[in-house]
Amino acid sequence: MAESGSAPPLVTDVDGTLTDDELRLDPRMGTALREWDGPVVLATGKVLPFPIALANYLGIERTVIAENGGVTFVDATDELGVHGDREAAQAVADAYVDAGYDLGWGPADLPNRWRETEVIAARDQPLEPLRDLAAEHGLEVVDTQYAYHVKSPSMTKGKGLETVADALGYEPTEFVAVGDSTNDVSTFEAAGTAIAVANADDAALAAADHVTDAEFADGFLEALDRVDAGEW
Ligand SMILES: O=C(O)COP(=O)(O)O
Ligand SMILES: [Mg+2]
Repeated sequence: MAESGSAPPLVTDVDGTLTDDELRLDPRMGTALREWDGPVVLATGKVLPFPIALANYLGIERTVIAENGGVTFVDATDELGVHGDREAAQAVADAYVDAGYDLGWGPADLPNRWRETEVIAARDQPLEPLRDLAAEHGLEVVDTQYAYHVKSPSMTKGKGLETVADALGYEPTEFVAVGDSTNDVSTFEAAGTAIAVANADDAALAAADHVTDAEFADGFLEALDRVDAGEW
């Protein structure tokens, strides 16, 4: 790893980047992220409790972008940002259910239980009616490869990076970003160096400066090594 203080700040996606294809966290991630000699930001579509818990258990600072930029938290400054509300997305979800569809998560609906600025539907549910209803409410549906996110286009991980970078005393362009999907494109655009893991979707591949040879967590570790070596 890099010499003391010599690594650039890192912003990384979680699902599909630090995990395998079944969303199991790669056991090497704790060591890799703890040893990264610069700030680490977890940026995910998941609700805030997920990256906060992940950072706790990995033993890294809890500096996170959740809900695709809807919610941010910076450990060093204790700054919590909630950059929108759930009202419009909930109206879309209610209309979707009224039309006879289902969000697809079962009665407990855990994926939405703590969600503050979006609502998500399972990817085995019909997409077109969800997109139509979202458009009627001025919202978009983002397919992360893991869920359909009904959200305001104004909340993105890239916007979240601006908030978090500012609190940490960095420019977004000083960051190296790693990710795998459409919801990482805004981070890739905001960061100075954008790296897609090999399993990334077409949008992420097109927006990346570099693409790893390896997929999933192997690709993430490859990205760290190549940045550390000064190759990227
Ligand atoms: O929550 C999702 O749908 C995807 O999560 P991710 O942004 O960590 O890949
Ligand atoms: Mg992802």
